Amino acid sequence: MAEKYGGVYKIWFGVNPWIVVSDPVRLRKLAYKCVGKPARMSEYGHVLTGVNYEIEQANAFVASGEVWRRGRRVFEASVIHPASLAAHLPAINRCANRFVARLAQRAAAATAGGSGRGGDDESGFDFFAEVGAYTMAVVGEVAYGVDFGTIDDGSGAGAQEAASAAGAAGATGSSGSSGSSGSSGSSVGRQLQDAAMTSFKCLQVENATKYLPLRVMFPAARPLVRWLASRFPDRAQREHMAARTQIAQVSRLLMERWAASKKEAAAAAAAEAAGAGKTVDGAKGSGNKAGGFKEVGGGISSSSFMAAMMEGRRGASQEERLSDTEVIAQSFLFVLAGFETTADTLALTAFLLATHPEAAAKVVAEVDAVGEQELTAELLAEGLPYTEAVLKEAMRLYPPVPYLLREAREDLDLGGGMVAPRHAYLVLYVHAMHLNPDMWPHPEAFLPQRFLPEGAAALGPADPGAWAPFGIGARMCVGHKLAMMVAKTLLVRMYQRFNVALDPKQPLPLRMKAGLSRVPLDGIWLSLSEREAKKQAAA
Ligand code: HEM
Repeated sequence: MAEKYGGVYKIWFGVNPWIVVSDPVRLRKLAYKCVGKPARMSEYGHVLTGVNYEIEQANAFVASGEVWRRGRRVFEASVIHPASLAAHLPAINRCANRFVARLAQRAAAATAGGSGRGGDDESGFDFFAEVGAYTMAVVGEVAYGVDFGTIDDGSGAGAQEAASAAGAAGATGSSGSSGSSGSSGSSVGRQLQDAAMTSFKCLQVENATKYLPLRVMFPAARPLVRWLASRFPDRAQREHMAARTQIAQVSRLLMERWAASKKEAAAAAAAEAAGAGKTVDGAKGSGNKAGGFKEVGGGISSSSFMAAMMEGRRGASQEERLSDTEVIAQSFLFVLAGFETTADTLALTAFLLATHPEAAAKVVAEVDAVGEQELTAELLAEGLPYTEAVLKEAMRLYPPVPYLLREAREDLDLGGGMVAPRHAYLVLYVHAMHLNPDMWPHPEAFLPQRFLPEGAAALGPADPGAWAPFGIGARMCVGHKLAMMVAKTLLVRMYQRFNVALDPKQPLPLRMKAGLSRVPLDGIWLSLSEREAKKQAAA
């Protein structure tokens, strides 16, 4: 497109003109200048009404002004600050270990010659469909502090979150798409996971309500279309609204439980303090649970994003205090923003490694050097330079979010006599920048060494800002550090344990599909075998 139409061009989406900018210099200038997202951006993906619409408008991805600032701040506190990031590591490691155990079942089934689940040829499987179970489990647990039960590793661990929460609204139907493995039964996490998957499904254009195109094509008729959708919902609309209502109800339930448990904990602490006063010297505090920490919230782990938001509301000033709507909105945004993007990155990284054995061998050598030691935040951030370079190169070639959206809040000079008028919608085409030959030598080639000191001079970008899979400027992805941590944790444990090969079932060349993120249309087909088994056979 950029080659054909130049660095700036206009496309029409219904009656709305969108200005596409793929020229790297202009793109970055605009991304730093514009903080606002198109006012009705979320309406390009769905038609929510009532409370669900209000919740959607409050999420930090689409909100502007104070609501965005408040939302952004709580995300930053939970997933940018090093101490909070490190607090999420136990959950990430737990999910990675369970997922690797599940992969081991795949490998065993393949070795046994297809006697595993499903009955047919088990040697290859769609890793993209499968790895969603891992990323959904991680974002679910980190965001809500409950087990989403997506990873069935045969140990039953996914079923922990007991049916005590069955009082929450009735379950919605599972979409059966990636992220769901049909593991545990009724649970808070399971309900959230089912509803999230249904919501994801309904956000795909092919599954969306028939009111969506009407809304996009005729913006002036939006109130009418919303009214029609609420009065005469079609199947997709009903399904999506039910899923979002489920998410809101379960979130409220968790928030209420958190508040009730806090009260209980405070009462217990007061009683204990009164009792302790009567005891002899130094016995005070002996009943203090786990070094001052008492699990509260009826299942929300205290390190979770939701618990952090609830805690932050106590004592916050009126302007800073998140409303219930905002807590619900940001928690679900966490899942929405982190699940598919990270799964996509992992799947395409595995594809590139399977098709570039020399790079795969370097990753294997690096992760083997890590051994069984605990994956600390420090090790993940600093100790895996080659694996990090591979991830960065994968995201350059296949950015899960290929473009950034902004709204011109004033007339913007685009240079060359072009002006984007106030309120114009801008599409900042990052993927084109990633493949621009003026920015990247051999832009189509997979060359992780671009991102290493030894390769940077010859293969690195002409400008370091030319790599932007996580966006640019004030609205840059707030989950980028977490996403890298989640991806690296799995790559370490997976490549330590398995030989990973591309399965012959993989259709080539790779075809990509635009959805919430840009994903492989036919999946990523891999086959796995245990490295240890191979070593033993050779011995
Ligand atoms: C590989 C994984 C991921 C990719 C490629 C990705 C990419 C992006 C991109 C391109 C944006 C828009 C940036 C812009 O407009 O300049 C964004 C925004 C955002 N992402 Fe991510 N993301 C990933 C994972 C995550 C995770 C795990 C979270 C969880 C916290 C997250 C939370 C967010 C939020 C809250 C925003 C909105 C930020 C704002 O508007 O202020 N993302 N992400």
